[in-house]
Amino acid sequence: MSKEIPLATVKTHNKPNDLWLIIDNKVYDVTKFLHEHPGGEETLIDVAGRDGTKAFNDVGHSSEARQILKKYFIGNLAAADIPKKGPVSCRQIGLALGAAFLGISLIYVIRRGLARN
Ligand code: HEM
Repeated sequence: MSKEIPLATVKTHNKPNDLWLIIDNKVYDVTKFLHEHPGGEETLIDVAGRDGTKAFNDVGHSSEARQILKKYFIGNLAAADIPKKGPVSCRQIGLALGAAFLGISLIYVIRRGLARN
């Protein structure tokens, strides 16, 4: 089984000469890759010691890039630090409440309109 690394530990490796980052809940030590990165050093320094999943995916890296990544894998992010996704997100609850409110308001307005006639 691979090593589990707490988020607090990852956070301490946030410098150009000691640079870890998290992608898809896996921890990578990319210190040695920094100068080779075709996307520049700054992009990696920006997410040093943090979760770079979104930044990494947004660029649409090639499968070759994912292959390179494997070389720098040092362990999995500790299970306790992996954000849990509930069955429904807050956004979904907000949308459902908004839709319900709109629906009820509409019924109210229609019924009042009908009552007048
Ligand atoms: C440590 C993990 C990473 C590896 C192994 C990696 C590897 C690569 C590779 C091989 C390329 C060349 C194009 C390709 O094959 O897709 C590339 C390009 C690029 N990467 Fe990364 N990358 C990593 C993380 C990131 C992060 C976190 C960012 C943040 C935004 C980033 C931004 C970019 C950009 C902007 C390019 C495009 C460069 C260009 O086309 O001019 N990369 N990366």
